[in-house]
Amino acid sequence: MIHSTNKKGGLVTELPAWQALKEHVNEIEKTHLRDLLHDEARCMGLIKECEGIYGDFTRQRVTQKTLELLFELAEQSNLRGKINAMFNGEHINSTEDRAVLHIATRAHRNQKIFVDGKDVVPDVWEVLDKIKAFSDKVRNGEWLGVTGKPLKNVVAIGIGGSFLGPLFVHTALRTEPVAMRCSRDRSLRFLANVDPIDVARALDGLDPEETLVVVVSKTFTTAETMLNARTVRSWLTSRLGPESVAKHMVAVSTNLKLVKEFGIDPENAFGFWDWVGGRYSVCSAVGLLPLSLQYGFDLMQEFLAGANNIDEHFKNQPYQDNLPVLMGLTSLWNVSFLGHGAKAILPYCQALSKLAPHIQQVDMESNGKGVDINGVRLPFETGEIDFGEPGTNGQHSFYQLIHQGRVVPCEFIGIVRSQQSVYLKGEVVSNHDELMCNFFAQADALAYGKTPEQLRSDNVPDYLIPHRVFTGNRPSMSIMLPSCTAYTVGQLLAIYEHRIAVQGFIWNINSFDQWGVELGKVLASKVRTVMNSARTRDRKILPQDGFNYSTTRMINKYLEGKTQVLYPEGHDSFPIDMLRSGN
Ligand SMILES: O=P(O)(O)OC[C@H]1O[C@H](O)[C@H](O)[C@@H](O)[C@@H]1O
Repeated sequence: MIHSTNKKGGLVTELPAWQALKEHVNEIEKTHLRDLLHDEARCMGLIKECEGIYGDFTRQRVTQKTLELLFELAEQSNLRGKINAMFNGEHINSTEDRAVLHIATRAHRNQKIFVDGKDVVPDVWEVLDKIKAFSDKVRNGEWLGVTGKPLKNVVAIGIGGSFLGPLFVHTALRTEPVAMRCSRDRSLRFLANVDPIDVARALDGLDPEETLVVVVSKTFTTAETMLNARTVRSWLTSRLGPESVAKHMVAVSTNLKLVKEFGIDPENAFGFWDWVGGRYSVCSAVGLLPLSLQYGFDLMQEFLAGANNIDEHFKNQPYQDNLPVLMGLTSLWNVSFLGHGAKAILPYCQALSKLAPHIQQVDMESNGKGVDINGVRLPFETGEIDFGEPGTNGQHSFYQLIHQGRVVPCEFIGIVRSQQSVYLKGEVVSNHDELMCNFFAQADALAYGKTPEQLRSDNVPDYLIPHRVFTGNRPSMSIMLPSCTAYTVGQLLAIYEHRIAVQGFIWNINSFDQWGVELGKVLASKVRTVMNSARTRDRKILPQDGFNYSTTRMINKYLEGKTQVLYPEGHDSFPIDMLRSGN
């Protein structure tokens, strides 16, 4: 057995199982999902019920043989060894020389997880205990604002991994009955974009006297977050005085030195560690602090427990009963063998409307790489283009393309018991049943399609038949969760995190670095310098400023369009909406 494509230095494409899967494509090309779905024995083997979750892979273009070949590929790529290396705290993020241990952020208090010989679980729980104590104090009014008012609004400032995960979970819980009770009279808002419009929207209508600001940044250097933090600090201090920062601003970061320099008391800072990647950080203080302020720590512990449940499942279950492994392998099959580079994430649950944006970052930042872990340029494309909207909204938008245009493997996520129940007298089904009818129908519509013969027997006129044919045979998978609660949201999160790791492990890439985001940042910084000099000296950008003709001309067009008001006398300049808010 080949232990590691990494150790051997070879590419995954050179493995015998990869070659076998390539050949197997010809066999699969001869099948149609319409027929595969009639094979009940096959279907039984492709439905997995584990950890309370129903996972249906019957509409993937796979047979038992495909799965066996994929498991063989997993073996030959040393998938198990790589999973273990992650759980054992090895520095698998080699380009940053870091362990990858988001699983430790949701460990039970009595678990032991080691990084460089040190059990990190006590550190994790020290922060969690601090979050509990602080969020309890804010929620029960023991911690008050500088003018003595309770802090019932929270604005979480952060971007990327310091935003999308917490937003996903907050959106998922907003309408969940227990969470609603726990968050009565409280609000949680997010400020991510450096666009001043986002500032205005985040602060609109808020009373600074009742507002707590959480600055969330792993590095505490991210340009957007730091400018937003300075902007909101100025909003607070211009109304409540400089001493308000101590009561109204707290931070989540790995860089406690910079937190202090910013003016936030390190006592009010909640740490995490370099072995938690930004996009994998929602279970650390990044998500737990704002979410505990909104919903209470006890409920958020259930979220952690859900994620932990899937961590154990992922670590311990054999491949054939392992949801993240099966999802990762079938996705890899779709991308690398059937040639489908995109994936649609389609929750039939409005509460999960921010799942796709979150997974976009987790997946595309993790697996959108050009070289393998040894730096060898890959002869194939990794990663997937993720997009999605809740059903049924997506059906009235982009489903046309996925039914008759490009083949886009779909992931349908349904919920058995809705967070909200409505059943109108006289209606055929309840509102949630109506939603779920679409969930069941769409997967079969994609799989079966509609043939010219069927259309003819429906008396469709000849000239319309080509337009109304659905080729079908379009792969999808379906997940059903019993409900959408803090616990199951934690499970769902961990399933997606781990399936992404599975794909990266097999492609033999580093799914835990993100060098591709750097270049744009460097260039923006160069533009910033020139922009400042142009604005302060009231001049155009010149060719010697180092930009090409096209960029120089575009920047000058922009500069001409608006005279900048620089530092008005005595105070900062805020949009009208922000001046209106609060006072
Ligand atoms: O948490 P921060 O250090 O502010 O980083 C915020 C984000 O910055 C960059 O865009 C990274 O690519 C993301 O992975 C990260 O989540």
